[in-house]
Amino acid sequence: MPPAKSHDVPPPSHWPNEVIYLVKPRLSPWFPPCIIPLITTTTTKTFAPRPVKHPAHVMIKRITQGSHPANGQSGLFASKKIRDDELIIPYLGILHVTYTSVDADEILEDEHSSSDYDLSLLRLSASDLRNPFGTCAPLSTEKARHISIGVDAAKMGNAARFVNDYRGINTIGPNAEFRVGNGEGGEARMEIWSLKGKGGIGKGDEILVSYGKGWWGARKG
Ligand SMILES: C[S@@+](CC[C@H](N)C(=O)[O-])C[C@H]1O[C@@H](n2cnc3c(N)ncnc32)[C@H](O)[C@@H]1O
Repeated sequence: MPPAKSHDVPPPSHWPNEVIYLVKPRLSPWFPPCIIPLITTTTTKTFAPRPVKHPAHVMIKRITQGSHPANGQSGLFASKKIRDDELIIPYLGILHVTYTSVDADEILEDEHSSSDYDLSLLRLSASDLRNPFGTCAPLSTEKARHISIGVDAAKMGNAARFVNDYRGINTIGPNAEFRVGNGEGGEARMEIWSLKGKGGIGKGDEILVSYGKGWWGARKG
């Protein structure tokens, strides 16, 4: 696979060449400008994320244990002790919008619909007063539509994209979780935090979250 050409900066060790390494989230080329004010806390309502360095307390590692359900893939590990209830790393990727019709349950599929690296950042029901559908979203206004904003790290992202789910790995459950937060530039983002009240994550331990039953349910054969 040829190396990706547009890394933001040289990637950390064990980064796959074909994935673009980001230090800031990017907007999909089809991201409607009218939705940007919903994902930023800045008074100017602009999307102006600041760069995020690879945190020194995490590393990407290839998994080579036959008993690990993601054997042959990679995972995210603590390279130093991580404190209880600490921001581990923001989850960077491409921000995109998916629309679902209210009546027909029709999802307008896009390249992110089947991604295993796509997280939901914000959902606006069709009746939400903040939902700008019909005034600016780039689709027919015949039907009201729910809007979902997602962050997909399949083709571009940072080390957070390597976090695995605890199922089949750690019988005592996850040691980290996804939370919604804001970057220094005011942009809404997903973040990975160590769980509160669990004593932190030891050096060398794999960082594991729960993707949720819905994630696995949608992927059952
Ligand atoms: C967000 S990626 C995680 C990083 C991935 N291991 C890699 O190397 O790119 C999600 C994918 O990791 C794998 N995965 C994560 N947790 C798993 C688990 N508990 N059991 C089996 N596969 C898992 C699945 O292939 C899933 O589609």
